[in-house]
Amino acid sequence: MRRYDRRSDEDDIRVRPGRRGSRPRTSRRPAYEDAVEGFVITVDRGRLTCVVDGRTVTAVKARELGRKGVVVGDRVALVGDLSGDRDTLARIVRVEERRSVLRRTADDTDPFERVVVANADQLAIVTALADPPPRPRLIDRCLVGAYDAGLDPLLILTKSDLAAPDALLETYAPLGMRHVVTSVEELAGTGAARVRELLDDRVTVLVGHSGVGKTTLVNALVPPERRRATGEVNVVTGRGRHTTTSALALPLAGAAGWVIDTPGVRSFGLNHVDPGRVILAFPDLEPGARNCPRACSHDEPDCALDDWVAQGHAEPARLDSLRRLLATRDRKEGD
Ligand SMILES: Nc1nc2c(ncn2[C@@H]2O[C@H](COP(=O)(O)OP(=O)(O)OP(=O)(O)O)[C@@H](O)[C@H]2O)c(=O)[nH]1
Ligand SMILES: [Zn+2]
Repeated sequence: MRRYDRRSDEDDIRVRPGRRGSRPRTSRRPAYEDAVEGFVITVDRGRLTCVVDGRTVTAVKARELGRKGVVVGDRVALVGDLSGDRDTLARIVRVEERRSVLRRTADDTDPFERVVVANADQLAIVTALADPPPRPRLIDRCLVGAYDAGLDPLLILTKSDLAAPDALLETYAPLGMRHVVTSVEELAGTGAARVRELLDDRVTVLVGHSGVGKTTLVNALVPPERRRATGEVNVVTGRGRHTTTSALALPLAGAAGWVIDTPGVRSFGLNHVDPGRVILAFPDLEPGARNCPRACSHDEPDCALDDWVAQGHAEPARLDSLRRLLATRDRKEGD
């Protein structure tokens, strides 16, 4: 049985176990004993912005890292000019082992997985209660992505001045995830503290469709100098300002922790997701799957979960939710 651990780096998955361990690790690599720890907050065309001792340092990957990707959220070791002064460049010589990896495929037919963010603890799905209306299928896809990556999901419902959250909360109640309901007005008052409490001391990735109020939310959470204008439109493309695909990590004001905005991630291709891993987020159902046929999709006549629920081991609504989530893999985003 697989353990519900956070998957480590993609390289580890491709390399057969044992090979890596038997390689003398330090034979060719310099030790870089003077390397300093940093945290990658954004990546732009090969330039990585890192926070090092509170300073913002621009860095490039050292050649010996080869093709290994470095992504937002990575903890890295840097050498070289760490002053953070203009026109200086540091070098990233090591990427520390990742606690978690959030990945996606661009769409369900895309064979390439991309690592979006490393070391996140939580995935916050930001959804407006109206304008634009909630898209439960998209929420489901994000949830599957979170469960697959071993991240705790959090539902942030915005624009509560426009519609009530009850129906949506009822749909997601069987999943028992944390949620918060807020609006721009509440965020200016006590709402920000309520949200921050759920983010404190953690690295939280925010995903949400355009217009849901993500910028408004982020601005209420980060220090004033990190705020951005809402509803900005990119004058060059006319397609809104979100034309880059890199995520951006921002510190929380008045709390420990980071929020990572993912402008390029509006959907989750789920090609890479394994139902056997998603069910690990359902500890009440998971033991029942031991009697399933091999590689059970958990949505087929011989699936043992129906009996498991009939025997009273888990609530039927939990199985319904699991099946709905797994089915989103086969549907197009947004339908
Ligand atoms: N009624 C209402 N409108 C809101 C609320 N929060 C944000 N808005 C409005 O919704 C629009 C989108 O808000 P943004 O914060 O820019 O949303 P976003 O998700 O960052 O959108 P993109 O910039 O397109 O990605 C703006 O016109 C905001 O003024 C809210 O709580 N209530
Ligand atoms: Zn099954």
